[in-house]
Amino acid sequence: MANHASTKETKAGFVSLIGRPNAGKSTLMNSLLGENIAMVSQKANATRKRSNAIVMHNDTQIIFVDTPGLHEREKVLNQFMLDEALKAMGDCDLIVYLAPITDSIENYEKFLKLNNSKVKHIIVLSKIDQVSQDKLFKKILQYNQFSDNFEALIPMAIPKKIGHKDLLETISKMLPASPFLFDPEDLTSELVRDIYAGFIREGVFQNVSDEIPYESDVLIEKIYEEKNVDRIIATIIVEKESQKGIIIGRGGEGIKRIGKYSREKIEMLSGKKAYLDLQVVVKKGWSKDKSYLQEIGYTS
Ligand SMILES: Nc1nc2c(ncn2[C@@H]2O[C@H](COP(=O)(O)OP(=O)(O)OP(=O)(O)O)[C@@H](O)[C@H]2O)c(=O)[nH]1
Repeated sequence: MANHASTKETKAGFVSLIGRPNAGKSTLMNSLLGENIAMVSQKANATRKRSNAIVMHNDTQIIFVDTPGLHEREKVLNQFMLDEALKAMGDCDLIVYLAPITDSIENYEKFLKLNNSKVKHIIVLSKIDQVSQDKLFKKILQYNQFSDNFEALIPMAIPKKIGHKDLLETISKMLPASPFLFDPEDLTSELVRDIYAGFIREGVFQNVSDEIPYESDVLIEKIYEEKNVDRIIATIIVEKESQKGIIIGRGGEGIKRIGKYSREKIEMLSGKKAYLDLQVVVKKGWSKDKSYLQEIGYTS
């Protein structure tokens, strides 16, 4: 009397990616997101407001929580990232500890001390393409002294795609049997928002002077989908009134160019016509403003 809907064995779980600056976390995430059916969701976990990057590997839904590199901003956000990363360590099914091959083993020992959660971890040694095989073996031997602590050690050369399959297979093995935790359809709409915001951000980068884009961000307020046309309402947030002026440009020329650039990209992706309603809003100190960050979903 098998219920056919539940016979397919799926797995799902939360994985946090921990590593010192420059370890290769963003590179790894981008590369995993690039080649798998992957989705990024800002609001998927409404109570924690963490970013989730979801990577599907066969019948496993791997949810990377709090993924660095998804937020590229500095200032206050960095502190949040750190706090959240520490929280994430105790609050997931698996930890991936990422260290460049040249990193001292002492950093791993520090991580072991810091990680007093009972969550299991695997080690990824990145940048193995930068050392000789001899050095790689020596380093693996050093880590092996701690083999009681970790579940697996995976050497990777991330840009060369060495080790990716091994990593995904290992993570899949370690996650619990579970139905998918995020509905792929919801995620797709989140992904679409992220991609559209990315196009508009690109439009800003392409069309205005260098210093503005770093102090601006784009928020997709609403997407009204109709059969042949999408209506998208979006806001470009800047720090200063003068930047707003530059973005809008003389007689609205700037904002028109940004709009045209991003609309064409959106239309290419959606295969439909797009109407883009772009506002520019000044929020002084937005990148340092905790309550504003909260409003747009960056903090818990
Ligand atoms: N050769 C080589 N370079 C790598 C590898 N992984 C990452 N890199 C490079 O290392 C640098 C740092 O990588 P990131 O992904 O920015 O590191 P991160 O851990 O996200 O750093 P933070 O954002 O500072 O926390 C980049 O220049 C990457 O291209 C690797 O396996 N091999």
